[in-house]
Amino acid sequence: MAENKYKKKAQRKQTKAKNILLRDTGISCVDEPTKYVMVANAGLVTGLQQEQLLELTLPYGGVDSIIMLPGKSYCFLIFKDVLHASRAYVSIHGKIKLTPNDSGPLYLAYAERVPEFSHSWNYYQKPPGLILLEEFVTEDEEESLLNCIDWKTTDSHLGQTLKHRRVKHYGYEFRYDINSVDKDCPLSEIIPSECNFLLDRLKENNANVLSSFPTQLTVNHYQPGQGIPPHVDTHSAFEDPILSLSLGSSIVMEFRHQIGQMIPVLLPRRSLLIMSEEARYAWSHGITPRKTDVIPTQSGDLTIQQRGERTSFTFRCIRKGECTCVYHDQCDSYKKKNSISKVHIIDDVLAAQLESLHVHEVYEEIANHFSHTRHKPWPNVVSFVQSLPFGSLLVDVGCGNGKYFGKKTGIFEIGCDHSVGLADVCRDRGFEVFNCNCLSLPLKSEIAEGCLSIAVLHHLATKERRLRAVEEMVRILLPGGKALIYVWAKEQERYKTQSSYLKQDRKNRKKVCDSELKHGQQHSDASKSKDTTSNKASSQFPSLPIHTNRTQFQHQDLLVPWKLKVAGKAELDKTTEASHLESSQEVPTFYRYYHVFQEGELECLCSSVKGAKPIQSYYDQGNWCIVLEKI
Ligand SMILES: O=C(O)CCC(=O)C(=O)O
Ligand SMILES: [Fe+2]
Repeated sequence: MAENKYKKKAQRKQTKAKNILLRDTGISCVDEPTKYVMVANAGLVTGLQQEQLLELTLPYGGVDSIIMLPGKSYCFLIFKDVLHASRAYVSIHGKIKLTPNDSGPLYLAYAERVPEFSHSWNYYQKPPGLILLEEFVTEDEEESLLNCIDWKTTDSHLGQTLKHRRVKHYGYEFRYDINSVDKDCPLSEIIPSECNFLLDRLKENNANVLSSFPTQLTVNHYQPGQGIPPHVDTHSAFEDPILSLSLGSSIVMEFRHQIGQMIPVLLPRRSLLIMSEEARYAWSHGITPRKTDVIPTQSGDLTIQQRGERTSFTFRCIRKGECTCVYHDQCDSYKKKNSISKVHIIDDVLAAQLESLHVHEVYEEIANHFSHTRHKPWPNVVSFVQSLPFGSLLVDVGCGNGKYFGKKTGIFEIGCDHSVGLADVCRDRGFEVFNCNCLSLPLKSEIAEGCLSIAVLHHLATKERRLRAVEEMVRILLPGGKALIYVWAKEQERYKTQSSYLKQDRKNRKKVCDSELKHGQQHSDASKSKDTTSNKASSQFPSLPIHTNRTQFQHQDLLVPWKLKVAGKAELDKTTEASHLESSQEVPTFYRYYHVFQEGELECLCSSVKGAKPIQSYYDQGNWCIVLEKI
């Protein structure tokens, strides 16, 4: 009986994951074994480290590669053949936990293929423009370079023991608080003379990539377990190329392209990495903080290598003037030049893309965490529900985790939401829900006495689409039926009182300030949330401003960060694309699109809806609200 229950649960979880995979990538899962195995509940978003998975699967043999996708809760194992794949599947699926104290066992499924852009663990492939010169320095030179760094002296701005590593700058300081260098303020310490061999050595290696000696050197010292967040070195600060010498120990550096490709590159001890052109401008590079790396063996299998202490010397030439590269998505010079004249004219197709990427996908990723933060129903919404006559049908359009269900007995309630994850939460709580887009409700006309639209319209990217969503609700209402609509207000301060959204900020800021003072850090809270992100999503809509949470809105159309908290994870995998700012690396951040409404805008929108009249409008909980009655 109990075993049956577990089997059913495994099947349910597997089906859910298969649907998500199909929706995300167009890849179907199949019943017949294949050599591609999806691991449903283990991915970068759940804090998975690939070594954990490799360690678990090594006993079954034949693992060719592991594919981790940024921002996903699943990953793939590619086996040498179907036999090895099925051996691992049969032993692991629904039975084995990743680590003994993990909440549940792993759920696996055979996939027809893996996503095309993922060539993980192909050490022979490199981003275009990346050159690796092995044995670039001798062991004696390595020793003399390591000894020439005096960690005690520094005349730079910040304490140099960053959270993830120790850093020292020569020539100019790279300031992590502004993500740039102060070109007018050279440091007194110039690049040590021990580095003078660099230009000649490059020539000897037929790599004449520098026309003059670098003007800036950053020395990074990493203990095993430390890393550097994925980043593109600021275009306006440094010329092309950027050189990095690995000393003391080898390491795997991960290169990411905005469309999702990740290429791990093994940097052997005493090698020189040259990042030029596309690799310098368009690919981010980073080192995941962990104590081991997964590397290929001579025979082509994968193995785990312990990390040692590594010191890198990154040589760069300070740029004079602005960057003129063609990699605009990552170029701060280009963005600066174009931001003033950017007007948001957005058509329906673009709006749909924006909503898909910055609303639908995000809610899917954050569904569980989001649901945990949404318990308290707003009293005025509950009153509306309770005012419905006995026997009414209530449709909650965008019902989220269903927090307005069950507030009144004797009415029928159905809900819909775009998010599969949130609808699942509702179903687990016993509510009747289905998935759909609020622009086209799969319901007959004139069936409902009541309709809710709480925090939905502000996720639609044009006025026409917001109007269409209201018209859909009006369509399903019976004559005399009422719809209650809440949208986020641009004005978070009314009648001299602040919304709880802003009030919370004061508490948070106080906490942040206190803890920062304690740790002697200089990053401000606002700087943590600044628009320095190079994540896949925001770069597709580079002109949308990123809102700083719990501050007044500066714009009407914006991206609002959601910092994902993964329950029970002490150490999250830091490979999620993020900014170069050390302090913003704690958790994966997702960006939700919002159109925040100005006073009067909701009334104006609803006044153009045929067949309904506004009967009440008010401000509540930082939202503009309206009650419409179907005529
Ligand atoms: O440690 C390395 O090799 C890279 C350092 C780096 O990317 C940086 O300081 O910007
Ligand atoms: Fe860098």
